[in-house]
Amino acid sequence: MKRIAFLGPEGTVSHEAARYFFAEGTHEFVPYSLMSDVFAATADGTAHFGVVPIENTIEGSVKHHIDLLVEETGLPIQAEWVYPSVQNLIGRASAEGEPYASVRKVVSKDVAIAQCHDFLRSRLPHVEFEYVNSTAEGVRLVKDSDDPSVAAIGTRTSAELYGLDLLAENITDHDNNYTRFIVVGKTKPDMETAGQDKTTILVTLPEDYPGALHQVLSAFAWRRINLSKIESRPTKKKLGNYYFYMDIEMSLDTVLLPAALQEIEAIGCQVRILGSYPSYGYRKSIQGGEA
Ligand SMILES: O=C(O)C(=O)C[C@]1(C(=O)O)C=C[C@@H](O)C=C1
Repeated sequence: MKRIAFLGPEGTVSHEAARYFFAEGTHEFVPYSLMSDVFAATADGTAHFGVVPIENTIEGSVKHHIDLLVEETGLPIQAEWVYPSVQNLIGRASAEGEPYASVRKVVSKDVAIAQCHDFLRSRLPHVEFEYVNSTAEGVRLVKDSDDPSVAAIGTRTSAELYGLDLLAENITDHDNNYTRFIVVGKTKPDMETAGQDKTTILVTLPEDYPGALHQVLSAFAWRRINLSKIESRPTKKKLGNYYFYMDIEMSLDTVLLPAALQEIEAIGCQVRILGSYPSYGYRKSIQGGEA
């Protein structure tokens, strides 16, 4: 049995996504309360793989998780896939009127609340928010509170697990709300090959080199290497100092990419490779954890 660490408790989007990607029979899914614990457990060998939500259609990059990936453990990215984040309002349905007429407080993860901004503003304009570490933690709190005026935003799985009602279904602002997940670990997961390979790097520019970013981008451009993402994050060492997080649609095994990286290093950039891995996209055929 391979152990898969995910942001718990059971019923989070991460839990659903982990069960979608890794086959149930041969994997044990282990919940952790914090993303930093997911990384730590994978680094110290308690878990074989850690599941990390990294980017969302509505909210963009999960910046805190990028920072953990870069700063905490040095674990490489071993694969990525996409999973739909379907959020629902979960609580205790009131006996009459709208099922969520009595809701005064909504508990959830910041990302999930942001994904449902339009629904909350139009249907529950005066509610108070409480932020917790995951969607399912919010659902569990609602279950424990016995208070019908408190609701959570979370998955259908979590509503079923904690025995609560779906007060409103699929409440995200856009229907195509997907999350890109990566898996970190010391080894590669045992999977079929993917249609696309990716490499993720971190580039720190030299301080005294005007036009360095332009040079970096042109090293990729003239080789016709596609970058699917570029994002700057603060180095946290000095105000105004940033590194660039880049997703490249190419394996490190191809000749072109190492040559581009050498060219970038030659102008004084520091390049760190965060992983070169298969990208599975949205594997519709295995939805429901049949991997
Ligand atoms: O709280 C959860 O359910 C999670 O799995 C975490 C998380 C995230 O932080 O990005 C994952 C995907 C969802 O879009 C919302 C929340």
